[in-house]
Amino acid sequence: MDTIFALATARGKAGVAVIRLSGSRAAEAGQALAGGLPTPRAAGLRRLTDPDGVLLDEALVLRFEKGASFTGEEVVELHCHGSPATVAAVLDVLGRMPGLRLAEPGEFTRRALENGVLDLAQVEGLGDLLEAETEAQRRQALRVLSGALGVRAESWRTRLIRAAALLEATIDFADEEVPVDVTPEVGTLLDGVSGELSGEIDGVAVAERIREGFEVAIVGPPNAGKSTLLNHLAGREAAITSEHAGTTRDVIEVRMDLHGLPVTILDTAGLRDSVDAVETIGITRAIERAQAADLRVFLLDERGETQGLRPGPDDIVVHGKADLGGASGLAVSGKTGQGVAELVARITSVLETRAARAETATRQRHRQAMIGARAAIGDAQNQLSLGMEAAELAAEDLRRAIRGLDSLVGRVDVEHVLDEIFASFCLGK
Ligand SMILES: Nc1nc2c(ncn2[C@@H]2O[C@H](COP(=O)(O)OP(=O)(O)OP(=O)(O)O)[C@@H](O)[C@H]2O)c(=O)[nH]1
Ligand SMILES: [K+]
Ligand SMILES: [Mg+2]
Repeated sequence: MDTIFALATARGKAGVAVIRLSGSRAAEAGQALAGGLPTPRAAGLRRLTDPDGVLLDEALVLRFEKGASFTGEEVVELHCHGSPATVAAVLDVLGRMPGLRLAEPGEFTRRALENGVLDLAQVEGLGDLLEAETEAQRRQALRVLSGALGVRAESWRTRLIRAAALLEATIDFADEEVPVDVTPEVGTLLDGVSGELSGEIDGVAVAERIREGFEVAIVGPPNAGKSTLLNHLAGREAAITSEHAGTTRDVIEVRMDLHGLPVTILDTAGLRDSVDAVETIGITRAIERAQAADLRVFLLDERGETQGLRPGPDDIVVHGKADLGGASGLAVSGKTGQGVAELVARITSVLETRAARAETATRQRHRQAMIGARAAIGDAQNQLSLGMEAAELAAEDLRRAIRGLDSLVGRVDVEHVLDEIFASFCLGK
């Protein structure tokens, strides 16, 4: 297998740029560049030179031994000065060394997976961590990267294997008297795993929102001040505002970090019966996007009503133009900022309550695997309800459930999902 190298830090000017090498020739290559390597895991300051002895940079060099590195292979890290020219010069010299080549996107992580340093769910967690922009995303990704899903899957696996073994023991005794009735223990094991799977399955939808962002739509009658409110939240003129009713037509999206939660705020066309064809299209879009959003903020004018949409139980209803006074209940003003902090607190509170429902699984891939496993457990439970004569069939169902769960952590062949997972990784990761 080739020894690979790449810039591990972001491209561009920086204080330090880290170039990483991984593979059986990493130490040899590092030695050629640096003249000698420090002891494993200890940093050493070295002069990096090309084969003609010309100085490339003075760098901090680190070395990790095979079996004790991120990829599981021999790894060398060169912490160079972070200029594009320095990085280019070092990469150029590495590229001329025999047996070395530039890594493909995600290749370091792929090797970590192949060498068993990370399981498949951890690779997904790492991908999410590298993408994390908010605190909730960081925490969720780190939980997956630390192997929490693998730990849960292992617990389910152990209990299902135990249940299958109990059933198989019964089969062996089929012709004789069964020494103990295993039904209660098998029943408890299956109910337990199935219940935990259900919790995880329900949590995926929320975990996905944490990963991709919650959508919060601002809706209400024309001229209520929706776009002015959006601009205040965004801290910039994201949407056009004017005294003309029907100014906003397209849905305008602004991504924000609300107390650590990733949120996309949607500004929408004011809702009313319009004779203007373009405005009507805008209103249709407003209703569709608002219905699909996780939460709606109804911004009302002095008439206090909205056409075409009704608030759901979690939705937030507020009056606009608070600075003009007169409204009862929560009132906000995008113009002066009055009441906006309380509105944000209410939005955050609703979303935090939902976010708390996330468990360990974060993706549709996990959800599908768990739904399949839960269905197989359900089949086994149905077989057993007919009596222990069906123990053999039930045991087979449990083996199917175990195989389904194995795909969570990549214990079984999951080649087809790898390309998709690694597609999100960029060079040097
Ligand atoms: N006094 C006051 N005026 C406001 C406030 N918010 C908006 N306005 C004014 O009300 C008018 C309409 O504001 P917009 O933000 O365009 O209202 P909108 O709800 O987005 O309107 P449409 O996009 O047409 O549905 C503008 O003239 C704003 O300057 C506010 O909080 N207080
Ligand atoms: K307007
Ligand atoms: Mg508007």
